[in-house]
Amino acid sequence: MSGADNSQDRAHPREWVLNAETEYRFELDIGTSFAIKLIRGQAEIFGAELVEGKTYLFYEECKAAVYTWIGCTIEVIGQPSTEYVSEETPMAAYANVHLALEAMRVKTLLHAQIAASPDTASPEDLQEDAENGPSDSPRVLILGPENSGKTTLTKILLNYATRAGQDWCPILVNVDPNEGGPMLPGTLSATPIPSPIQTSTPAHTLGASATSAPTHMASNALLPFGYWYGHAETKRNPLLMDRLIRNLGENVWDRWDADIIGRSSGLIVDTPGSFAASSGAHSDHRQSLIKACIDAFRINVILIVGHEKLNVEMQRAYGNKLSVIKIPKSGGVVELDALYRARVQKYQMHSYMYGERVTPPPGMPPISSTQSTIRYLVGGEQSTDMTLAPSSAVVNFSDLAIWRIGEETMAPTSALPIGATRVVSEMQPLPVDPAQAGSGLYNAVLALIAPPNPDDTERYDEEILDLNVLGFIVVTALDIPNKRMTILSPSQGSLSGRTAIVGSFEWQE
Ligand SMILES: Nc1ncnc2c1ncn2[C@@H]1O[C@H](COP(=O)(O)OP(=O)(O)OP(=O)(O)O)[C@@H](O)[C@H]1O
Repeated sequence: MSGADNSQDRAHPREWVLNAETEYRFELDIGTSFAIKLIRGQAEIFGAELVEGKTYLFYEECKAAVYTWIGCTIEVIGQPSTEYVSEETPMAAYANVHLALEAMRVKTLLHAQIAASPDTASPEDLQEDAENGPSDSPRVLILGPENSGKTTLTKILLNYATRAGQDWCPILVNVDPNEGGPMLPGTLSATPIPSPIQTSTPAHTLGASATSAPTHMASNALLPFGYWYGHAETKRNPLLMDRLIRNLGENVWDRWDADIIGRSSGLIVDTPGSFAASSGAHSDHRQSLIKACIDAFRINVILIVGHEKLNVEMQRAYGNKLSVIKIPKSGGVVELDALYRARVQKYQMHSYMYGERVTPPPGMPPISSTQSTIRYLVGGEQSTDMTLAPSSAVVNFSDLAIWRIGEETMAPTSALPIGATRVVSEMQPLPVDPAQAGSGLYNAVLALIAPPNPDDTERYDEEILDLNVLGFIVVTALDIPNKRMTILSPSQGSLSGRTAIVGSFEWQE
């Protein structure tokens, strides 16, 4: 391994030579970007392989690592705030986990194929299937404290599965509302992953959804299915979390009904650090939320990232029913503080509405340029235009039906019946009246959800909780005298007759 000369002009490309099984780690400052090109050898970023000769851009305070199994030379342009090479990584342990999951997939697929058409199976397949014993696809729950590298491990395992050459399409389940997976924070989602998730910005750590991705990224845009929880913290409404997790599980199993490859590919659930926090006022909720995940997704493998106590706890609770495996935390994981997380949420929302405008690092030559466009690679995709033109439209209050889950509306106490108390269940959908002062809608992020059942006889009290997210909007202005509001939306579609839920996320310019 050889490092770069610090005194060198940072606008010029620098080379790093990495030995086998080492990684080059970097962290970017606010407002900077960085470029990496694989010159020779093999290299990957969180399990997604770099293509030799292509330039990859990183921005928005991205923190990542280029790992190589066999050694490589990379060229970098730009100045990260931190950069170093580490020879100690947990990648061998992660690869072993991948191999075990892969064996489960292969076995499950073989078994499902034979069950679907026993007459056409070869004698070898029948024998192998008989020797294999019971088969089950990998359904993995990843647990660990904050900043233990859970999301990164999720990504590495998903990426390795998609690279296995079997057309696997594992499902990424995100139940960390602080991150939101490929959707916006506040969402719990399930997303089939057909190809490796690239790393370029923390705004899309787990890939970008088709609803938010600029058109140039359409080839690697994902199609998540999600429910709006609406808050960053699980303790805010654990009952709602529980219900949405179970809804997601049902959706995944329905989807797999007629999809042998999908079912064999399995799923990986990324969880929030709060699931591992054994102290604090609300720690009892985490047990029930872990249980909700295990039930909903029929988890058969729990991976505990670097946390001895949690490992013992999970071994005791579930060790006789499923595999509980402790795996090491990477020394490269960066401690992310609350301010950083708030900035990342802002990047996510802005990227959803406006797309992305990346200023390449000084000294970076364009791949090609015409009068109006400069082309670079972001996440391995060539781009011509990375910006979106959101629509800002004025709509009548009556156009949108807005709901809030489990919180009181701001109705004055005098409006309540005599003797009534203000008891609102955590799961009760309440209509929000934008005309009421203190409605909490100004600058709020709202999830547009699927339409409620048009047949009144089919409707039920909590139906709103079970409707999936179609997109997101922001209320940027309220004109109470004229009963109108201004809505920022990534698309031009009419909002008339639509249903939306407000949570506690605020839009920041
Ligand atoms: N080997 C590595 N080298 C450099 N950066 C890394 C490495 N592994 C992880 N990171 C970075 O560390 C940060 C935290 O990692 P990650 O998000 O995976 O942790 P987490 O446990 O999921 O966090 P959370 O507390 O949000 O649940 C991320 O910015 C990630 O990109």
